[in-house]
Amino acid sequence: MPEPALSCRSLTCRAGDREVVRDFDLAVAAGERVALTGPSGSGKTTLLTTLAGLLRPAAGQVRVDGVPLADDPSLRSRLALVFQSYGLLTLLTAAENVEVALRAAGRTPREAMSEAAAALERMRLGGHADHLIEELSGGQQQRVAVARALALAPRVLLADEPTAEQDGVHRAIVLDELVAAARRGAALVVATHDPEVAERCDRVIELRSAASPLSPAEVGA
Ligand SMILES: Nc1ncnc2c1ncn2[C@@H]1O[C@H](COP(=O)(O)OP(=O)(O)OP(=O)(O)O)[C@@H](O)[C@H]1O
Repeated sequence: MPEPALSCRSLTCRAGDREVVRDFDLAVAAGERVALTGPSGSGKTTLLTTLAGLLRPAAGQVRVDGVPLADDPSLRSRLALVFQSYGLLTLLTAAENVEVALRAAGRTPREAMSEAAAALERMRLGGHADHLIEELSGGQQQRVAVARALALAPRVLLADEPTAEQDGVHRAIVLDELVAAARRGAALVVATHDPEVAERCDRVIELRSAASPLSPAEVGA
């Protein structure tokens, strides 16, 4: 059996001084799609940020292809996260935001330019590639964030409410592209309040409110 692309065992996550996720176990195979649901404040963002290696777990560990992330920080290059608040460089253009990520991942300037253009085109942002982020709508900015993550062709794709700002047409485009990334072999974990997103996943894991017991429930899809 191959190691799961992403896994964690007995993961406990703290936000500030509060424990918001406790003893969380997860194994996501390459190509698998997992939705994280649960009420606002139940810890989805905290969990995704921890799985991405950007927040240190209070206990337990995250593994990528079976290797603890804490033992080998270079494994982070196999992960990409679509941040809930996008995390874009607002004084750069849409294209430059994607190119910066691709250059950091080792692409040549020419590769970065062409891959960024293709990723933005897939997000229907071809006509906005040269616009500054601050000139784009919230929904367009969110699609730049999705394009940036997809352009990296990560082994593990984490997305935090990636359709929250999208209208019907663009929600379908974002969702289709996330599913396509999983078909190409990415392990996908997507936090969402959108039932349509959850329906397109293989499994749904519901986080409980932090006010009630903290362990997750698997509800199937
Ligand atoms: N930096 C922080 N310091 C203190 N508490 C925090 C911090 N970040 C988040 N929290 C708290 O941790 C809990 C979980 O927040 P989190 O953003 O992970 O939830 P969520 O499920 O993603 O919510 P939403 O669906 O609204 O995005 C909330 O009660 C929140 O107020």
